[in-house]
Amino acid sequence: MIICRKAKGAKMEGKSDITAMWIKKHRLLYTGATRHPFILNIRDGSIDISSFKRWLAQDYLFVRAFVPFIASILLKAWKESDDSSDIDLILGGMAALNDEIAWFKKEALKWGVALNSVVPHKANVDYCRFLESLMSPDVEYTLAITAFWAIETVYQESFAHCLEDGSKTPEELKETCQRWGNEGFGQYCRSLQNITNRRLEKASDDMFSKAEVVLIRVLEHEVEFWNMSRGTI
Ligand SMILES: Cc1ncc(CN)c(N)n1
Repeated sequence: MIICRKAKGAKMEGKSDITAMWIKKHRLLYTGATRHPFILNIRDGSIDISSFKRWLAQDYLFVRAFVPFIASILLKAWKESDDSSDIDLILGGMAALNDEIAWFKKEALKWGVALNSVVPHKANVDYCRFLESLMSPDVEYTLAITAFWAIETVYQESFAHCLEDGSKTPEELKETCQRWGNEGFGQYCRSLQNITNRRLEKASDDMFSKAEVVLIRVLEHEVEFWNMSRGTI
């Protein structure tokens, strides 16, 4: 079900929080992506380490594909954004990936995962293809930034859940959870959300509908990525 234009003017949280409204509307799928059994198993300490290693190897490949995706958003922001501070935020996100890739290599050594021989799983290939489709110069900044915000937010909400009071996350996995679950990353996601909301406020009906579909696709891909990590597909 695609949101109708009328809902865009409907009562919203804060000033004009379209993204929050979409999260509510797609609550089931959103919860599926941010409270997936893979994450719940980290949180309750029952995670199978082979699942964690599978996730680590596959996510390393995903993050490598994420670099050109963010580069393409930087280019779109430069051409299309009405606010030059967008570039600063996106550039910061891209720079952080350098550290993130180094972290994956260090973590892989720790867990005995050979990153140079990882074969991408179908769920990963499909997700990276989706990213690639958004890299096309024909795809508008509004759509790409919607995807970017949603992708980062799923990880933030998922891993932050593993650090909340009452969680039994194993000590050796806490660093992983901190990487995306920390407050600084949360603030970064909120800044991405603000840009997305600002763009959606000004979007045409057509763009608005397309952006909602992008959000749904991201959530579906994230669920598939967790399923793959658990070894259930
Ligand atoms: C699959 C996936 N989604 C999101 C992220 C966070 N950048 C990630 N590393 N991997």
